[in-house]
Amino acid sequence: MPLRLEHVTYSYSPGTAYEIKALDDVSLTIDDDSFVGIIGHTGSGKSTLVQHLNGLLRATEGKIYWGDQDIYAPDYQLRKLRLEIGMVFQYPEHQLFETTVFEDICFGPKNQGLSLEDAKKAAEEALELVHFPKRLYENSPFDLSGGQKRRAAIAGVLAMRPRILILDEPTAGLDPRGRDEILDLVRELHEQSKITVILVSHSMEDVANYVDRIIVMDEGRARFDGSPKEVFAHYRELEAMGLAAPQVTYLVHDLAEAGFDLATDATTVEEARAEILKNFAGKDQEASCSDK
Ligand SMILES: Nc1ncnc2c1ncn2[C@@H]1O[C@H](COP(=O)(O)OP(=O)(O)OP(=O)(O)O)[C@@H](O)[C@H]1O
Repeated sequence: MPLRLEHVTYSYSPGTAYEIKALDDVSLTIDDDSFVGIIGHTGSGKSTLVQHLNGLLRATEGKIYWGDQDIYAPDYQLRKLRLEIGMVFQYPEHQLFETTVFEDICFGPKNQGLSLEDAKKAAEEALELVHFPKRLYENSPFDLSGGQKRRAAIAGVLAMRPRILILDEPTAGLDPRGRDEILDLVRELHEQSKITVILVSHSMEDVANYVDRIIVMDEGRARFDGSPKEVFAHYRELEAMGLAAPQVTYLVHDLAEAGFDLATDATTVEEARAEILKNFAGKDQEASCSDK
């Protein structure tokens, strides 16, 4: 079911000299089975926005609907919403605290009221989903690599079987390989478990190749909202906001200026390169045909 924000505004310390308007009239809908990237530079309102999506923060103004239910209605159970919309916070490994990984993953489902047996089953399923090595189940969460900790933390949220998975900067602090592994895992979770994913990042390059839709936050506003291609068409405005579009956008633009119009959906330089090569190979053949 869709999650809908209508004219959501949020201020920290409202009515004081320290008031900061972190969200300014944001309206958007997250549809079932979507894979959305929320991008913006530091302080643009990304974390504040996602904390509204599962009711952790309450809008100063505006409404949020989960399906047809107003989450701010007096009889609405926010606890239920928080279980259905799971959040993996920035540096989630800081929240691993039990003595073993397995105990840690069981914590959420037990807290949901599941029996010990069902909680263990949910934990096992979640750890399998994130391909967490079985031999490490009884390890202390503190004795894991950065990437393993991140997987364990994602499993901890998946064990509660959310309908939407929100990941706030899931690749922060990981090396390029660790980053790719986590993003590949998130894509696999989305494709195989049909779970809606909302990925928060400050890097266009990181998410361009993964998501179906990008929402660009700037000064608390949703400035652009569309497919990666639609959003990158605004690359000059993105630059003005301090956000670089993926390298491929510049490459395609430079080629167009040089007279090679490459109609492409490529989101990586490698994909564009393959299309360029294909294009040129085709041109060679045309040339050699007309020579004859
Ligand atoms: N707890 C808080 N108290 C007061 N102001 C806050 C608080 N958290 C965030 N802000 C302010 O709200 C604005 C939006 O911050 P937010 O953390 O949502 O941005 P962000 O895009 O997630 O940034 P980052 O990428 O650095 O995490 C910023 O001006 C920030 O300083």
